[in-house]
Amino acid sequence: MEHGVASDLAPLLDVAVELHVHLDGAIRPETILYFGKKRGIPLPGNTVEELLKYVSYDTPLTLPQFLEKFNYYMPAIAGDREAVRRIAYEFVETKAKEGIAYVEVRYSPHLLANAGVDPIPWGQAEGDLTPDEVVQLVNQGLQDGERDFHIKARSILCCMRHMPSWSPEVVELCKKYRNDSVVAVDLAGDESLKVENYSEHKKAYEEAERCGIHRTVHAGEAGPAAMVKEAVYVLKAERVGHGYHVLEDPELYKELLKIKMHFEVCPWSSYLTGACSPDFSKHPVIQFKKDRANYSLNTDDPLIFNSTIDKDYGIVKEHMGFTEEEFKRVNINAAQSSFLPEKEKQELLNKLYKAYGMVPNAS
Ligand SMILES: O=c1[nH]cnc2c1ncn2[C@H]1C[C@H](O)[C@@H](CO)O1
Repeated sequence: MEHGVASDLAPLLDVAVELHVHLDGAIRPETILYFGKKRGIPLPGNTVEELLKYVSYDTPLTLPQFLEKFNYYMPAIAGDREAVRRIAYEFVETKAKEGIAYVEVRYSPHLLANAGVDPIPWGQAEGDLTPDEVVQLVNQGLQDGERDFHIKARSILCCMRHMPSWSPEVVELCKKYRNDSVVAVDLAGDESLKVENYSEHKKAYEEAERCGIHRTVHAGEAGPAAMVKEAVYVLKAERVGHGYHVLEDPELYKELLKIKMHFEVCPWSSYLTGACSPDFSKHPVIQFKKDRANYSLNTDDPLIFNSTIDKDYGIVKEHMGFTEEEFKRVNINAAQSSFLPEKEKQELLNKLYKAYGMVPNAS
């Protein structure tokens, strides 16, 4: 199937909101090559083209196969202070160029550290960069980016499905840095994994709720509707990452429509991770649109999917009949479901209403 990008989306994307994108899935290939060379860390290629041959792809894999891609390049970035700060800074620049006015970017502090983390990820030797300092460096990079590129960027800290022992610290970091760029906790990774100590994720999410830390959870991406149910009713997620398979449980879907649960939809990602049928005419977001559900459109891992936000907008426009009116509604819903404090959320909404030529509350 042809998956082209519409070329006439630029004005629509002048002021957009993105809520689901992984920092470690959005690194510039040039930056990976720079730090690989500087640190003497072997990579599968010496040029952008060579590296991307391994790291990015354009025909569907499974979710676990897709997650393997991080192994190729994370050793070049993890454990290096300059690299961690720079990827956050460059991320903001990239999003500003794409016309994003507000972005929530997520990552696992543990997967960028090389100290105070067990096991030390990516086969790194032990160093002295802890998850706590990773968060400080990302915050600094994001804030420098906000200042230089004039958009707003906040972060979400990820717990990882296969590492329940990291989750309590992730929530502690959310608490510590809640007034300093961090707005929420997430649970990412392979949903199909049976985690032995799932109760640690649950306890961590209970603590997040108790402390008023916002919560999103990857669920119903590759996994079944039951994962979405668990995310919402056990982990008390306020948004669902992906959530496509919720449609397999019509009762649950109806309930979630009623409470206006937000789904962070990533169209091109859903094709490449095998989360949804490769036939775009059967994509769950078509149903979401029909039902005027609360959802956003996002890139997820643009390095690996070799994409920008207009790839995702282009797909839904060309293959799913999205109109300008729906794009506006989607972005207003995204702003409304963002994890910004109320006053800043209103400011963002006003910016969108103005850019879209709309009267407030007319969505
Ligand atoms: O689409 C995804 N589903 C589940 N986990 C994901 C996805 N994209 C990235 N991740 C994982 C791999 C990253 O290292 C981690 C934190 O960003 O989150």
